[in-house]
Amino acid sequence: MVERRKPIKVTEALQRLMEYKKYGGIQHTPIEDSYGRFLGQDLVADHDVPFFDRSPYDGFAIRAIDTNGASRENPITFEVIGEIGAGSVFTDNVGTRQAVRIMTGAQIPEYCDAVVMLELANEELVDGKPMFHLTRSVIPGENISFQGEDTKQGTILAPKGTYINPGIVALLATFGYKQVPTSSKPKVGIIATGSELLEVDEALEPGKIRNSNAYMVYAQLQRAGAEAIYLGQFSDDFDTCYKQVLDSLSKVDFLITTGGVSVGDYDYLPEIYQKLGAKVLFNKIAMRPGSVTTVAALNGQLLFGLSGNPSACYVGFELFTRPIIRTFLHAYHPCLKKEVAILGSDFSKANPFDRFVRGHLSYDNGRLVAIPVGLDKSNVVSSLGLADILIQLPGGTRGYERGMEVTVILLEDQEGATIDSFIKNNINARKELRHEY
Ligand SMILES: Nc1nc2c(c(=O)[nH]1)N[C@H]1C(S)=C(S)[C@@H](COP(=O)(O)OP(=O)(O)OC[C@H]3O[C@@H](n4cnc5c(N)ncnc54)[C@H](O)[C@@H]3O)O[C@H]1N2
Ligand code: MOO
Ligand SMILES: [Mg+2]
Repeated sequence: MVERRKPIKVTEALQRLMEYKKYGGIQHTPIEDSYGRFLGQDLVADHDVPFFDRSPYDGFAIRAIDTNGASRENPITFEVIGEIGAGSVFTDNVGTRQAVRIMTGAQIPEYCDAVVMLELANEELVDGKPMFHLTRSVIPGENISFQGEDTKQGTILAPKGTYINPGIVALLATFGYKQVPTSSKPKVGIIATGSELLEVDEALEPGKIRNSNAYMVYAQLQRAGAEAIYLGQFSDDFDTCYKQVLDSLSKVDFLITTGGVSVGDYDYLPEIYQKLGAKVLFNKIAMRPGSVTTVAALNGQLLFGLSGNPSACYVGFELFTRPIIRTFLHAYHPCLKKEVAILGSDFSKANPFDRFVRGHLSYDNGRLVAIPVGLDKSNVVSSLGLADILIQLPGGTRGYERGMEVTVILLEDQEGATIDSFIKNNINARKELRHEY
């Protein structure tokens, strides 16, 4: 007798899963390798930026008071007593109507309080001495980048768990982090099951297909921020698969298997969980694709049983594995971000389950437009390369029409969403908001 599974809602599955979340440790990473990782501690400014008053222009540092009354009719002449480029410091006194030639980024001399741009100074050599005439007055503080105007000492610039983008790398360098405290990446093992699987470099044979899931999941793990460990592909043989799963558990923080998770004769994952004594958190979700996505826990360690069907495998990963990985990395927003978009073409397939349709997001006059891409079947692979969103279509409707508002899940976004906002931010299908499009 085939097992009858009772589907649970996506949100329910996510909540059950998140009870098993765990946080990883912290390690030091050379700054050159920090891009794409996550901050392991708050990034706090330990000094003002800039650290000293500096010139934002190439020009002359002067005392503003000396320019009082300057005009076209009454130009005021300054004597240039020195010059500094960025990195140099001028420490001598600067007296009445004296100026220091100063380049962008150089520290303002102690006795000066304004900078005149080179373009406004009429330069002249008088008896071999550099001078310039000024035909307008300046106020104290004019053209000065003040100490701390960029950021003040003590400011939290990015909290622990922040995704390190190139801008964060600039901040890390500014504050002297040659080695960056980063969240340790979870080690996530991948096992592909299926007697039909060929390795990528093998020639096609009748009845066989190349194993695309393992490499797809490998890349999804990298995108999520994990360390992917490919543990191999194995035939649908219970003893082999059981042994591989058992042996792998000690090597990884989380284990992903693909395939063998449904109700077929050679779908051995359910039996493997049973023999291991793992608790199955769910094995049927009211969603398409990915309804067979299964998660089991053994001694607090999570085993993700993703579908063998490529699109189902992909969606199961992004909805369930990703938040667990990002949480391990201390990300405050572990889920993918959702947005509201206008459906760009009809999607008429009715379904009792929520659908996560692969789509592409574009912009039309300031509005987000979501267009389904490729064939919408869970066994297809071709649409995945085109997808940068999943269009979330709640189940229980007769289908969707172009112009309706839909929720989209952004696959390439790094900001993410909290579990709560991911769960709440669902458009009610029955509102059937229609837009001219
Ligand atoms: N009687 C039923 N049959 C099926 C059900 C069901 O509820 N009752 N569910 C269907 C759904 S939905 C899905 S999704 C699949 C899930 O299948 P499994 O997770 O058990 O995966 P397999 O049977 O091993 O393979 C399914 C499919 O995917 C291909 N595959 C497997 N591994 C890979 C890989 N590494 N790379 C590329 N493609 C892979 C495999 O050849 C099969 O075509 O079950 C339905 N059946
Ligand atoms: O789990 Mo299957 O992917 O619903 O299509
Ligand atoms: Mg199967």
